[in-house]
Amino acid sequence: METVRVDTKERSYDVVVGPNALQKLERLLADADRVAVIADEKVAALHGDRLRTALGDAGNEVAWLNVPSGESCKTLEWFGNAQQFLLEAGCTRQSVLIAFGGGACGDLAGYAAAAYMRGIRFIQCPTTILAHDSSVGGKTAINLPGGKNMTGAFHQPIAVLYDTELLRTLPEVEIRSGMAEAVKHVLISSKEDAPEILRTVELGKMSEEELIRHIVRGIRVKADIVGRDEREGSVRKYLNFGHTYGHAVEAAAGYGGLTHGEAVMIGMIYALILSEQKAGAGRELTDALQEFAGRNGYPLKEIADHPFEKLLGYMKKDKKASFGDLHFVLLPEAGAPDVRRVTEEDCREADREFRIRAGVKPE
Ligand SMILES: NC(=O)c1ccc[n+]([C@@H]2O[C@H](COP(=O)([O-])OP(=O)(O)OC[C@H]3O[C@@H](n4cnc5c(N)ncnc54)[C@H](O)[C@@H]3O)[C@@H](O)[C@H]2O)c1
Ligand SMILES: O=C(O)C(=O)C[C@@H](O)[C@H](O)[C@H](O)COP(=O)(O)O
Ligand SMILES: [Zn+2]
Repeated sequence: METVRVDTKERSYDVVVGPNALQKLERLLADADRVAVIADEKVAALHGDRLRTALGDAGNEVAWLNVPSGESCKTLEWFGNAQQFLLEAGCTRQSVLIAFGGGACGDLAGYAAAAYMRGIRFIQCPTTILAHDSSVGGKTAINLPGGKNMTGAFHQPIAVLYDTELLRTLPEVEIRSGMAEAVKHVLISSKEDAPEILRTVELGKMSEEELIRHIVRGIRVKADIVGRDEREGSVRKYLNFGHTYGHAVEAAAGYGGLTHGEAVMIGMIYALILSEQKAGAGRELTDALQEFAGRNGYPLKEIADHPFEKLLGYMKKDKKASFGDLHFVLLPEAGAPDVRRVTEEDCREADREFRIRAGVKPE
């Protein structure tokens, strides 16, 4: 079992990673007057019994809400349902809410906890690889039709219990999705390791130990950055590498049409092309990432379905934009991210080049 400490102004907490991490749950609930669970319905069907066992005494009286699987729960409607659920369950400020699922369920439940009675405690029990990113750091949100994560709050969990045995039921597409964020954590933090991971990782052949190493490493990178900048005033923006174009593609594909990680992979390659054009980056890293993506089945050609003007509309709503200007996290070199202002023309040029390199007819 590995434990990573996250220290923020709002609170400090442990991220416990390993088989049976859920065993730590019961002790954390000792002073809760009510325990509520918001679970992804698919995860509840697969692993609900395991969570109920881990709840121990609290399990007898727990209030439980299943929400639609994946991205379709990150809506105003389900946010409203979650608030109503907490109220009807009799939750108070002494209660604890447990999020049980991937990043979508965790984002919804976290936001529900942030808003209910202006903030109650919550515990993240992530069940996907990608959630090594989403469960740590306190960003919570739902989507609006016009943009990803447009309504939300910073609200830190009191603990993250990452039971790695639950990952065994993940389908291949979710392994691919989650590993995109793990690759992001390496690209933004290490010049030495970036080429190595891109050259060697074969998603279909990863052992459980290797997977857990990537997860823990990503959590350490994230915990360090969030500890220095909880509210994204400075270095936390680096965690958004690949997300300006990535979120635009994700929204354009209809939430859930592409996984978050697939969209982020597209966004990272795009951001590297922009880094070549605007920040003096060499082409080697872009080529290595594109080769990694191709070898591991990331759907880069998906871009053909989404015209640049539509993507630009979404990108203008990116949370890093200010005074009408777009800001991108660029990588002049691996391990050295930098936030730069870019023009629409820069974005158009990079989009054109991305389509050419992805083997799609440029617009
Ligand atoms: N808050 C943050 O800092 C942050 C960071 C990264 C991503 N996110 C958000 O996270 C979301 C993506 O999260 P995700 O990739 O975990 O996807 P997800 O929560 O949508 O889950 C993906 C699919 O996997 C299924 N699933 C979950 N756990 C499973 C398991 N153990 N076995 C089998 N199936 C399982 C779900 O039912 C769903 O169908 C996006 O909404 C993204 O915006 C948030
Ligand atoms: O933790 C962060 O900060 C991130 O940006 C992590 C991202 O991987 C994540 O997708 C996040 O939800 C994006 O946030 P947003 O502010 O761009 O909506
Ligand atoms: Zn992300």
